[in-house]
Amino acid sequence: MSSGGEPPTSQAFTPFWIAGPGSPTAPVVGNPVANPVPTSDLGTLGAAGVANAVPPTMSQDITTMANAVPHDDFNGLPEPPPPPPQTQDQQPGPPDPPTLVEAAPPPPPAAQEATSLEPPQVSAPPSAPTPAEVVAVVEQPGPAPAPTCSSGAPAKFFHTPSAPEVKEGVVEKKVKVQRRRLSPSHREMIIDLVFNEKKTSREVARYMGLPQSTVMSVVQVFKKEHRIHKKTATGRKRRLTTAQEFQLFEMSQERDNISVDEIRTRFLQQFPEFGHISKTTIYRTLERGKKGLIGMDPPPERYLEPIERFWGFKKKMKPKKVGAGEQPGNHSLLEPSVSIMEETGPIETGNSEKDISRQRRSLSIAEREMIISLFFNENRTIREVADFMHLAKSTVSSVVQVFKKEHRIQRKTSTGRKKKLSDEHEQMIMDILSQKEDITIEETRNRFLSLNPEVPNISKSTIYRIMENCQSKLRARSDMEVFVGAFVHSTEENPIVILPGMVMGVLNTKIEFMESIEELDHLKAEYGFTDSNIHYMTPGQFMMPGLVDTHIHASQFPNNGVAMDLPLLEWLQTYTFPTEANFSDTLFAREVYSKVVERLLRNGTTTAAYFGTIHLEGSKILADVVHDKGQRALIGKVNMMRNCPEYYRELSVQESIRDTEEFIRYVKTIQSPLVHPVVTPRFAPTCPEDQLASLGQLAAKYGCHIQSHLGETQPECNWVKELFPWAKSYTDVYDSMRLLSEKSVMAHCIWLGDEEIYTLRERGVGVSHCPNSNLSIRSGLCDVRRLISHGLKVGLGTDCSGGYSASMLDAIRQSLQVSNVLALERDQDYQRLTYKEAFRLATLGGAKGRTLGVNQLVLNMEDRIGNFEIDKEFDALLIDVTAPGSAIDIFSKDTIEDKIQKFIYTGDDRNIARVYVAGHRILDLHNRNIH
Ligand SMILES: O=c1[nH]c(=O)c2nc[nH]c2[nH]1
Repeated sequence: MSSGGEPPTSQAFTPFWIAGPGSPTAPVVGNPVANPVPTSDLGTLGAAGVANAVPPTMSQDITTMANAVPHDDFNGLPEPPPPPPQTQDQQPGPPDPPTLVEAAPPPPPAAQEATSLEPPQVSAPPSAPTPAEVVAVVEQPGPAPAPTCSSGAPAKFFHTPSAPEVKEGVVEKKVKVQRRRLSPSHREMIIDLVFNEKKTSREVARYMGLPQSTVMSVVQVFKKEHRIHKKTATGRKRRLTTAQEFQLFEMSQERDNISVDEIRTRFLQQFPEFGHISKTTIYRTLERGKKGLIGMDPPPERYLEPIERFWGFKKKMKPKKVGAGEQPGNHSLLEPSVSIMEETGPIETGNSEKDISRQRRSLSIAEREMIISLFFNENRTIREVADFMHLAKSTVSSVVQVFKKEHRIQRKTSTGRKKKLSDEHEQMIMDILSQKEDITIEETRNRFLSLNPEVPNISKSTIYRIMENCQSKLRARSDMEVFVGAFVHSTEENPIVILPGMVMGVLNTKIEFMESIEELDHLKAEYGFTDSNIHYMTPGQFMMPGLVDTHIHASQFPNNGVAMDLPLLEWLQTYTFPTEANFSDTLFAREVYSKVVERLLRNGTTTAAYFGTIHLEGSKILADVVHDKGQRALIGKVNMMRNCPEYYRELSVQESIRDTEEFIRYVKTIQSPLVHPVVTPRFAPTCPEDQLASLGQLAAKYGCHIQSHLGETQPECNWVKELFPWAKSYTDVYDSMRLLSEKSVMAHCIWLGDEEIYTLRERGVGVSHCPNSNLSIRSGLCDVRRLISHGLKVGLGTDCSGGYSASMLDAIRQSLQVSNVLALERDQDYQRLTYKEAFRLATLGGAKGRTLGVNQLVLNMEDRIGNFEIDKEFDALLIDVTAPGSAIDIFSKDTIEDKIQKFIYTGDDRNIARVYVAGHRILDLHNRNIH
């Protein structure tokens, strides 16, 4: 890449609209700018391309462009009509939306091969819409990749592709019956095989001759119960008893305007022994109360972590020894009602067995869990529990007995058995467990036994029990990171909220609490952290959410800062496609992708939506690099097969879909909660209908995000009209191909009509505003105010290398400058963007639309990231405006808001002291290391 000197001017090569047909020259790996590709293939832009592609000269300045932006506004106008339904019977209309297994007729030559130097053929006459060839997206035989659940845990634990999730209803009932009829040894065996031997439920089912649904049901019940007695399930040190939680909730219900402080005071009066309770705990409890969750422990993700780790090391199935007389698949069956009554302790006279059993069965799960929790965890008597819950003692007793029975199955040491281990031994096991992150139970046992030859044996259940007991302490004390100082973030209501003098706790990946500094002692007492866990920010430091780049071409990074002299369509053919073609070289791909990801992280981009190239292997490398470096990202393998050079295009729809599906599966096998595939048709001009439709299907099949370009330049929009004459608009092309959903991100969206904006809003599509690129290659001035006020989700993108900076701070600034220019052109009422709004666009994203109800992040991740709400993932930047050698000058009179504003306008990576993604510190300025 030419790094110095002027970028070549348009005289340095023959622009495609002058060039005649000729044979394309394969690109040389190296400098595409220095070796602009001969433009024979560029002729494929065709008549429309040529007619419309005359590059705007510099005289087509910002003013004219600004004027060209449609002024129409919904404000004051009636609501635009809803977009007509996506019908196939519309004339003219798009090709039939394909079905997953449909083998459609082959595409017309025009759609299939629009690659010659002839002007592009329109895909179908309006009267006869062309049935697109659709590549059937057929279920692949063989093992499907393990899908992950939101916590990152393998979802196969809950459901496997071959065995649909057990649904409530008839099937569920049957499964329950079957589960109840299993003998304890059966259940124990299932639990052992699944949790200790790491078998899949399918393997266990086959081995034991049981339906898979039964096995899954037993496992789920085990997990549920697991949750019951693990008060420490979220790794949080939870000190409230269920009864206390109820008390808190009831207090909050007494009056409408009761304050949290008052609740706290009254609570502490009632439970003086409690000592401290933080506001976060009270809020959290009230939330649980509102959701009816009191009595149910929180999800067991964190508790289950050590168990789930086992999934990573699948061993070969080895038949388990069965006891004498026991045959796998031929176990004695137990009648549940009989066993329950046999085991039931003192039962009130007057209650028939049937009544008790009926009463027990009619209890909700929450009630049963509450009984268990009160009895086992809080050591209440049966009578106390019965009184407290207004139930018959016999009912409580029955529930306890059933629990004990099942309990015994899984944890032999738990109920009143003589404790075999000394406290020193327990401590030793805790130490072993805490020494290694991914230690297995088996390994722990072996280490323990080798250190203590005098102990004959120790069961895995005992180790589980010790592990669960010590887990919260271990986590709270060693893992919690606490920050004290100023925080700034955005909310739906306020583009910037500044919170000085706060304390924030981060546990594992998430924000655990955020409270005023006065609460520090309470919080220390509650969570058990010490000063060594605390980072005290200096007056020059503050914490902000990580930046979200909603549109960046990782593969164009070598061109960053060069080749800005041509408008989009010519720029693509002359500089961009040749550069991207180089990514067939995997070494080159790794070199570039490592650099770009590091550059982004240093600049505070914690989440990015990347375009790779058409190359499968190269795109996999991008996913690997992002994963290794710990960034949160969407990764797209680019799809394009026409109107691009022969040396850089996919050869057929089949190939395109096959490779993309393989790519999606690959990214999913990484099993990272941070890295996800995104289906990436480059843009309509390079993708025929059949390809677009198949990609829409693929995205639906895998629930993927989708990203593309839309309405970036006027010549491009005119060209799309010619290529898709049946479509009502550019947006309609994507909409007809099922490419618009709340998981879609469309970059640019400068030249859109009101109807198109309306469609995007209806579909919940996010817009990536890329101001640097829009100015640098002179595509137009995007009126973000118009998009936001019409309810679109908008975020910012660097769009490297159409934009010359990979920094989101630059994107913020350029968005403000574009808005200023628009304001100069518009009437006085025009509301330009404020720096606060631009900050929000770069972190949380903006959407004013009440249709969406909430402020939604463009990448559809608003429930996880974007600001510092409790329980969101901790993606954050520690900013230091006084960092040595930085470009910011701070004066004694500067307020915290001044410091924030100065950082936004004049800061850079030197001020980004630390970068956190999902709670992990992945960059630390002190050693300039990406971790
Ligand atoms: O800014 C852009 N960069 C690209 O690579 C691209 N491809 C299609 N449209 C595009 N716009």
